Amino acid sequence: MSLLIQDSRPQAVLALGDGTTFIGRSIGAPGKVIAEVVFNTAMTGYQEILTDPSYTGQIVNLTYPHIGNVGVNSEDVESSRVYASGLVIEALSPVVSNFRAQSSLSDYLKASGVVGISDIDNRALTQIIRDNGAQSGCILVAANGSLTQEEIDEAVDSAKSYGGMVGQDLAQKVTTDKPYDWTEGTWQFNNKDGSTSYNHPELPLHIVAYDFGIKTNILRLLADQGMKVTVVPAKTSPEDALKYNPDGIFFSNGPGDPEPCTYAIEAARVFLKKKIPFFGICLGHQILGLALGGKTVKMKCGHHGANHPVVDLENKRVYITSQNHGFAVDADSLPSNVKVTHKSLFDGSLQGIEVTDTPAFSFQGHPEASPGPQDIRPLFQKFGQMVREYAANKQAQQG
Ligand SMILES: NC(=O)CC[C@H](N)C(=O)O
Repeated sequence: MSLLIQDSRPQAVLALGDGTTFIGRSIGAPGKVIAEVVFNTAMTGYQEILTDPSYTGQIVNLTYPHIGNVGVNSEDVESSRVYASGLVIEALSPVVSNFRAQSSLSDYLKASGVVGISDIDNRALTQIIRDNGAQSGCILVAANGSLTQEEIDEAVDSAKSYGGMVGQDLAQKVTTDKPYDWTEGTWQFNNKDGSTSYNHPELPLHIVAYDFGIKTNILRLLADQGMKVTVVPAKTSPEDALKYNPDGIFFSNGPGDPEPCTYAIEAARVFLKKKIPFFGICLGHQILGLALGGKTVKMKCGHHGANHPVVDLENKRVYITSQNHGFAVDADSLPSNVKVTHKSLFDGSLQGIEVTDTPAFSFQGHPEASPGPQDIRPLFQKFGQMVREYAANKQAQQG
């Protein structure tokens, strides 16, 4: 598809809690949104970013300066809808030109009811966030095409009224209503005919995945390991989860502060006691840290991007990883049965842990890499191996 976008877009303002305002043009739905403003340094993958449920309650400022050139399609999504509260970019591509494109980014935002702003100095915005930390913000689209002073003042007041991300349990807002099974693996693109083929692997294993805002590519990579995945709501009791007789437990990524998710922290403690294989990603990693007795902290400047170096402390290998988090587990707060396996080479923060007396581990970044480099995908194989061993032992004991 190739189309030229007409530029008759209404004005919009992005206001920050410190009173800074950026005037630009609307690229999405009309209206106004108030949320936390973060920046993401990924060069590609805006559709995966927008549909990542972990961005609930956040306005994403993409630092890559030119966005929208490949449009959007129905396959490059990480969930069923756009979850980011708003989008900030510098330049919207006037052309959508990609053989997979089905629509433009702008139409997609409008259809999703999500506001966005372009034509602002997003480097200046990024520097404010870098120097002062994640900001409270408001995007407001001019009701009649041009902004009035009242509208600009309203945006500033709204940004100032935002209460911050700390203490917000957003996982229970985005989780599934009821359990469902996932069986489909990853997909390949066939260059010859432009079609897509999905893996349908054999699924001899069965795990339960807690959905705190799970990304679809996580489910696909778990299925690739031979696991049927029963996805359950965030507040499922461990007793109910264990009724599925699972060979492993997975705790997903998700939005908000991990600390108020006490139901999940308590559930993780039960699974640790049962010594059932456990893998957590991002929010799931933070919940594991809390369940082990550790503490989580709000980072000044979170990690959001697809180019973050992380070192494996055992073999000293450096992986380029995909990241999306604003909280982190404090390494010093962890007990002696926890081994720190990975650290960020940007700021030294904790990236991975392993429990030494039960088969449990977790990673702060995104090994499912959607978008992002696939360096650290082997963590799924590691979980697959743990689950296979557990299932084999279980069978041997039963047989
Ligand atoms: N991607 C995630 O799971 C994010 C975890 C958590 N909401 C954070 O911001 O740190």
